[in-house]
Amino acid sequence: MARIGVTGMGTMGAALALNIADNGFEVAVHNRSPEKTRAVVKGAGDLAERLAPAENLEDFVGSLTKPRAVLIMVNASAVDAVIEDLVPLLEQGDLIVDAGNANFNDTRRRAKSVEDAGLLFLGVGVSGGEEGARFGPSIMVGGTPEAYAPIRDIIEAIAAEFEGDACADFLGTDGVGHLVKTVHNGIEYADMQLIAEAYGLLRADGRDIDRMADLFGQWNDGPLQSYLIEITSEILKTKDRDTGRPIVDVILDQAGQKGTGRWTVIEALKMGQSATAIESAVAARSWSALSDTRAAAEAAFPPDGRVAEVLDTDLEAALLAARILTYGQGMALLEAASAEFEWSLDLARVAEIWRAGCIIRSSLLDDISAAIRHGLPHGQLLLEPAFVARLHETIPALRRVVTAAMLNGQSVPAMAASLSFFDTLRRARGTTDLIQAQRDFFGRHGFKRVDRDGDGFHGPWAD
Ligand SMILES: NC(=O)C1=CN([C@@H]2O[C@H](COP(=O)(O)OP(=O)(O)OC[C@H]3O[C@@H](n4cnc5c(N)ncnc54)[C@H](OP(=O)(O)O)[C@@H]3O)[C@@H](O)[C@H]2O)C=CC1
Ligand SMILES: O=C(CO)[C@H](O)[C@H](O)COP(=O)(O)O
Repeated sequence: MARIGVTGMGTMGAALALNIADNGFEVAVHNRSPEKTRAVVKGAGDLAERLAPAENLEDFVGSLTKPRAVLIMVNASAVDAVIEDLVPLLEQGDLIVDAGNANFNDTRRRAKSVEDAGLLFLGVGVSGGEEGARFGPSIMVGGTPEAYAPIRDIIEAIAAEFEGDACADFLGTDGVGHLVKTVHNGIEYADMQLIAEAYGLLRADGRDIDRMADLFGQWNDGPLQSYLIEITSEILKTKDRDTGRPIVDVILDQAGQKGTGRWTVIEALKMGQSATAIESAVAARSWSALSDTRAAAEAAFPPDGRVAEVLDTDLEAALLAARILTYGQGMALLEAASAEFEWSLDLARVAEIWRAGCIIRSSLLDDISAAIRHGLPHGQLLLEPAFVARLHETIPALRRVVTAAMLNGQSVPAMAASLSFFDTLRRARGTTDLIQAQRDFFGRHGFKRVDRDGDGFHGPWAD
C-alpha cells in the first residue's frame, strides 16, 4: 500500500512519481492510458519496487493507505474531469492535490467544491521541467494547513534544496500556490523574451553562433547567473543531427504557449498592476505565430541594412536591469493579489523557494529575498537601496541597447517595455494631467487639482 498516488504519467507526473519513489516512499501510479503507466514502471529500474501501478482509478485509489492522498498531474483542461471521477471513490478526510499548472480562479472554485464534498484539497505549483520534477523541483503549496500536513514530509523530501533549505513551502489558502506558479511562469516568459532579444541583436550584428554560446556561458559566471542563461549557452552550442547546422537555425520561429503568461497579464490588469515586460513577451509569442504576415511586412518594409552597434558588456548589463524590473513587476503583482485575497503571502519566502529547482532560478533571487526582508519602499524592488544602486549601474546600458535596437529597426519589446516602466515610475509628475483633462473635456469625468483638496473639479470647457 502507498501513502500517495500520482495520476497522470506524462512528462511531469512520471518524473514526480520517480522522485517520490527515489526518496523512499511507496507511490501508486496511474494514467488514463495504461500503457504509459506500464512504460514508467518498466523504465524505473530499482525504483519499480516502490511503484504500485494501477490500470484503472478504482484500483489506484484502492492501493492507497487511508487517509488517501492523490496527486493529479494532467493537462489543466482535464483536471475537472479527473476530480469528478476521483471524488466518488474517496472518503471524508482524503486529499486531492492538483499539481499541474492551473488558473488560480479554477483552483479557488475546485478547492471549494472538493471541500464541500468533505475532502481536502491543495493547489500546488511545481516548477523545474522534467529534470526538476525528477530530481528536485521548486514547489508552491496553496490550500489549508490540515491538507498540507499529511504530505508535507514527502513534498519537502522531493523538492530542490538551496543551501539546505527545501525549495517548497505552504504559502497560504486556496489559489495562492497556483497564482505564485503562474507569476513565476510570467517572469519566465519575460526572461526568455529578454534573452531572445539579446540573441536577436547579436545575430543582427552577424555574430558567430559558437562565440555567442561562449558569451552566454561567460554571462552565466557573472551577475546574470541563471538556469535560462545557462541553457541558452547549451542550446546555441547544439548542432542539428540531420544537417549539422546550429539547432536554432532549423527551428521554426513560432513560440507555443499554454496560457500561464497570458493568465499573469490578465490578473495583473484585473488588479490594476503592470506586468508590461511579461505582456510584451506574451505578445511576442503571439506575433511569432504570424509567419506569413511577417514575411509580407518584411517585403513591404525591408531592413535598411544598418548594423546594430551594441557592446557585449552593455547587453549583459541591459539584461540584468530588465530582469530586475521584471522580477519587481512580478513581486508587486503578487503583493497586490495577497492584499486582494487576504493571503498574507510571504514574498521573501516566495523568492527563497525560487532560488533552486525552478526554471527562473538565478543568483538574483537570493538578493531579492534579502531585499524583501529589509522592506521594499512603496512595494517596489527598484526602490530598495541595493537595487537602486544596481539600477544606477545598469540602466544606462539598457538605454543604450534599446536606443541602438530602435535605430536599427530591431525588435526589443520586453527591453523597451522594462525601460518605459522604469522611466514612467521615476517621474514624480507624469503626463496624465492631460489624460484627465481629455476625460473631463469629452465626458465630464472630473479631476483632482494640485492646489486644492477634493475631487470632481472640471475645466472651463464644462461651463
Ligand atoms: N512540462 C513541463 O515542463 C511542465 C508542465 N507543468 C504542468 O504539468 C501538467 C502536466 O504536464 P506534462 O506532464 O508536461 O503533460 P504531458 O502532455 O506530458 O502529459 C499530460 C498528461 O495528462 C493526461 N491527460 C490529458 N487529458 C486527460 C484526460 N481528459 N483525463 C485524464 N488524463 C488526461 C495524459 O494522459 P494520456 O497519456 O492518457 O493522454 C498525460 O498523463 C500540466 O498542467 C502542465 O502545464 C508544470 C511544470 C512544468
Ligand atoms: O510550467 C512550465 C515551466 O515552468 C511549463 O514548461 C510550461 O508549459 C511553460 O509554459 P509555456 O508552455 O506556455 O511556455
